[in-house]
Amino acid sequence: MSSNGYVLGHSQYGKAETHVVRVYRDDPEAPHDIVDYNVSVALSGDFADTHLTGDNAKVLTTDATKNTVYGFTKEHGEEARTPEGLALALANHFVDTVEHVHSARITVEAFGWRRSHDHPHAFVKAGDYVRTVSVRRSAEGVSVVSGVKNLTVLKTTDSEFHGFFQDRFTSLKPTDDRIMATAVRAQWAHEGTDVDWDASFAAVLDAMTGAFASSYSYALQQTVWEMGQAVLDAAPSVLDVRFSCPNVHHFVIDLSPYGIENNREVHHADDRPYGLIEATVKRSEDVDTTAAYDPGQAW
Ligand SMILES: O=c1[nH]c(=O)c2[nH]c(=O)[nH]c2[nH]1
Repeated sequence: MSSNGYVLGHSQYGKAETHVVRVYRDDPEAPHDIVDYNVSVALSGDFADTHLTGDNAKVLTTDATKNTVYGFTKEHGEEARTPEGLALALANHFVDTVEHVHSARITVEAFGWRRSHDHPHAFVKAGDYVRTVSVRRSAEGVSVVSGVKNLTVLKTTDSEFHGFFQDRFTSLKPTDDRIMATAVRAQWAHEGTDVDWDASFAAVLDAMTGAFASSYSYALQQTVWEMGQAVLDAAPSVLDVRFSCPNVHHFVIDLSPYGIENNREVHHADDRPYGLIEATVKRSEDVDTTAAYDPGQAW
């Protein structure tokens, strides 16, 4: 495994971002359904040879992993109605049927489509968030992490920010009334797989957005904590929830040079830089879901 004393560390490979759309049209009388997934496969295992010598004898091609995604989306149609179901089927397949694969990570972005005008086969893309899933299967078992990204929420009041630490670079003015907005990226790890994935996702989303709306905020950090607690209250299978929330700053524009009063009505929505508030809320101190979350290769 080593040459010149160098050592091959963790490696993984597979086809990233296979974009698959499945139509459910089995019953000619019934309205069609669709799912729309961007599926990434990452396999780890006995693959040192291909890195060290170029011997590909054990390499299941990334092309085959892509074809498996398409094939499974058809053959495992009922499981594929949820992104968790498809990801579990794929992860189990790669580990159970390819002996060189010791662990598989399947990540899915699920794009929503809403039925258009109650039409049986016309849809409008739902752009308000992307649902995400990361499933890891290894010899130790299987873990499922559900998530959401780009869930953009905003409230026009009930948000203050003051009393913060001062140093010589602190120039921010305290405020007792501001817009608070964020594009929530959250991931939550489940205990087990006996979960109604759609119902659980809906409960988590409702809890998060409800807590954002109803909690009075003295910092986005506090609101994240409120949202996390609401998620754990609403979804019994969730062990912990990890947030990464950009603080989308809204600055009140000074209109006085034009002789116009601005009573915190007109703002500049700044896209960058942004504060980034990240926190994990755990069901208890001894919850450790480290292996469930995708560390990626870039960290
Ligand atoms: O909710 C906030 N938290 C901060 O840590 C922070 N820092 C900042 O400049 N504005 C804000 N707002």
